[in-house]
Amino acid sequence: MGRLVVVSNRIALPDHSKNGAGGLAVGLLDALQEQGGLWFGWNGEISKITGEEEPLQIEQDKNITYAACSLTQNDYDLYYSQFSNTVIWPAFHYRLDLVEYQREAWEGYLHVNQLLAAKLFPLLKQDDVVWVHDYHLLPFAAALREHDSQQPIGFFLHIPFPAPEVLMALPDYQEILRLMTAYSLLGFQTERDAKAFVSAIAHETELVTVEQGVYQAYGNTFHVHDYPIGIDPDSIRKLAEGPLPPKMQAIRQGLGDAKNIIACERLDYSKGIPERFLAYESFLEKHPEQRGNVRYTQIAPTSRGEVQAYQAIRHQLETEAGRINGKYGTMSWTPLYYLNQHFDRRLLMKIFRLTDIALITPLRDGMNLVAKEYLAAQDPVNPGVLILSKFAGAACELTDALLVNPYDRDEVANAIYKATTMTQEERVRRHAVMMNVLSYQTITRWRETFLDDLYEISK
Ligand SMILES: O=P(O)(O)OC[C@H]1O[C@H](O[C@H]2O[C@H](CO)[C@@H](O)[C@H](O)[C@H]2O)[C@H](O)[C@@H](O)[C@@H]1O
Ligand SMILES: O=c1ccn([C@@H]2O[C@H](COP(=O)(O)OP(=O)(O)O)[C@@H](O)[C@H]2O)c(=O)[nH]1
Repeated sequence: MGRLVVVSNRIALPDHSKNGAGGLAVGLLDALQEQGGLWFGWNGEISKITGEEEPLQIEQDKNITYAACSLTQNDYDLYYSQFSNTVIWPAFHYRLDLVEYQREAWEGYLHVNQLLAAKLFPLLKQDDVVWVHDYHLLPFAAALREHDSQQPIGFFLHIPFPAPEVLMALPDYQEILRLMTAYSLLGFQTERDAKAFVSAIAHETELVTVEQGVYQAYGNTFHVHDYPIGIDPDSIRKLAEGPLPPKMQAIRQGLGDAKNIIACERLDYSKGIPERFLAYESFLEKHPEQRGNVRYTQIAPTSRGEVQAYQAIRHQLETEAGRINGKYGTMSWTPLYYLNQHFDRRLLMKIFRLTDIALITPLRDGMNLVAKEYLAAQDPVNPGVLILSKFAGAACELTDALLVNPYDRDEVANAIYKATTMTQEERVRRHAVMMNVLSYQTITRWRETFLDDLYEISK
């Protein structure tokens, strides 16, 4: 079996200093730690030297070799902030109202993909298998093939793939689809995403179905399948069970007898945080007897802070949190704790274990690893309740969560009430069913099933 080469925009460098809070880096680190290999991507830094001239930063940590490069300010703006995060991200999360399209950004996006491919190509060995990740790198295989790369190249999309009508709003969608078919295998989080991709191509060009999951279009043959990303439940359980740091002892006392609701995600409009604040308000309105008995903590570290839509949502949350606390708070009770801070993942798992309800209601989400982590962090004898948006990829597997429509304030408020009053027996039953799913569909299984398929195809 050849060496695994993973390519992603965000990589988790060993010193952790530039590592973001996202699930992609968390999931890939877990996957690579087991198998080892080369991880190539952006080091999170902006440099003044143009990409072509800058030497790669090479680091070794146990069985992973890191090859990272920085981006110039201009490349970062066009490729990451603008095209990736102001065109593809909003569109693929069904927020066409937030798309700000500029042709210059599309060209910058293609240019950085070509630049990264040119940097990776000399590092590749003949029997390597290349696995590329996420929406920043949709044209990467096509760019690598221009160097005559013969290695099998797989791709995994961590975010949703939109319905064709939504995709078609992007001026370059036909070219995007064509470039994507240069991959040998395309993996998606859910069957719904995989189907949306295939139907978008069928809508544009002649699509030949060679057999189930194998297609031909634009002169390319490619395989399409869903591979829901998972977690490592055992390692999360160990983190969650571990001793509490002294600071946490105080937090635990501070939690008191109230039912603690937790929500945690990057500060992103796709996560549905303002809608959730309003649903919580609705719950407090409908159930005045619960005031003083619940406490909602929202952890939301800043993400992509240079993008205007992210700045806007940050202001919106500050205003809303202040308004709700001003309206319902008392001298002895604060209904909502809003923490615009990044938490270390090891600490987060302990917090998850101490809380009674996880309120995870994204408007759209590729998967949502926090939902899975929350379950794995629970005490199986006395677990908390997961309230989960039906529009998160995780909802396809976690059908025993309290599934809600995040746009429906009343439904979310009712789910909060149901969660606060759920019997221990029901909590244990739901948790056990979902843990069965998570123990099977682990991060290892995700990696193995994808790579087995890719190796098989390359034969
Ligand atoms: O790299 P950033 O711009 O700081 O953003 C963080 C990551 O966010 C997205 O994560 C997605 O991947 C998760 C794991 O598969 C999935 O659970 C989640 O639903 C997705 O939103 C993004 O896709 C990554 O590329 C970013 O690194
Ligand atoms: O303050 C934070 C917030 C989130 N996370 C981690 O970031 C990941 C978020 O992944 P998810 O799939 O839920 O969403 P994404 O951010 O990738 O869209 C999870 O592993 C979280 O534990 C973290 O370490 N610290």
